[in-house]
Amino acid sequence: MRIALIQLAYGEGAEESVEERAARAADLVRNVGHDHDLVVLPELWSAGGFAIDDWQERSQDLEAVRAAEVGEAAEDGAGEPEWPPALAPLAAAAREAGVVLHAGSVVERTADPGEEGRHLSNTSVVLGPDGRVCATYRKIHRFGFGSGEPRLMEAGAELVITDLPAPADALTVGLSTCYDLRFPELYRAQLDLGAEIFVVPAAWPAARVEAWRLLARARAIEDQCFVLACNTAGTHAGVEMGGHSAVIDPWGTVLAEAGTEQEILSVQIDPGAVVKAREQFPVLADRRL
Ligand SMILES: O=C(O)CCC(=O)C(=O)O
Repeated sequence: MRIALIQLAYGEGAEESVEERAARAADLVRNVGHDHDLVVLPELWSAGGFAIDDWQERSQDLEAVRAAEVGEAAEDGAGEPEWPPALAPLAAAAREAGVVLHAGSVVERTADPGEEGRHLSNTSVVLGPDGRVCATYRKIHRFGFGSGEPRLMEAGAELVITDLPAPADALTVGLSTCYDLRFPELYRAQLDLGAEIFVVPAAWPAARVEAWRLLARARAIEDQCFVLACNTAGTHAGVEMGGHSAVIDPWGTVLAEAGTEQEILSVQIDPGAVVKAREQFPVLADRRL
């Protein structure tokens, strides 16, 4: 299974509209997609991970594409859903390249408020090679200690473990986002539901990049899963991003790691490595619950 992580760099919102940035990301997906099975983008690349003041304006309405995900649009005979601007070029690029695309996360805007009265969420979106949404995940652990995400966004409430479509169907995927990485119980819960590979888009700052690198390896080792950790590059809203995206195998071996600038990692992984690692070193069988 061949995987590409796109460690996208960006600056301030005013420098690049959502449409311009989405077109730039889609070009990268198109360039690498044709000879990969799964391509991954980082967290909140269209809105800016720390650009809190831009979130509302750069938020995306996913209602139509979510309806298509569960087949309602097809049943209605409505045809192609109306894509939000951050995702429209990416859906086209996934389709052209015939690749499964984890499109990172967007600031999702909902018409109805959630339980805490907010209309925004940090939502990851996965697109199939037909360009349709095949999975979504709302970030469960919000980062900001009372400001930022906890102030403006609803917390996700659902674990998402999913079998992606071909050509990325070799491993069961667990979805999570950035700050989630600090909460090992989330990954244990995903493991217990069958996860074999964790995909973690992020906008993790340079100031704590060693924690990012260490925790990504820790999650791989303790759950004997692959980890695809796709961070952001650049400086936005005054916060320098840490880069160091990585592909890590179930032994904790780093198969590839990016530097701090925009970069694309391209890695061939052996899906059989998960079962082999769990058989050769059956540590999970020794858990005491
Ligand atoms: O946990 C951290 O240090 C960074 C988390 C973060 O930036 C995020 O979740 O957006």
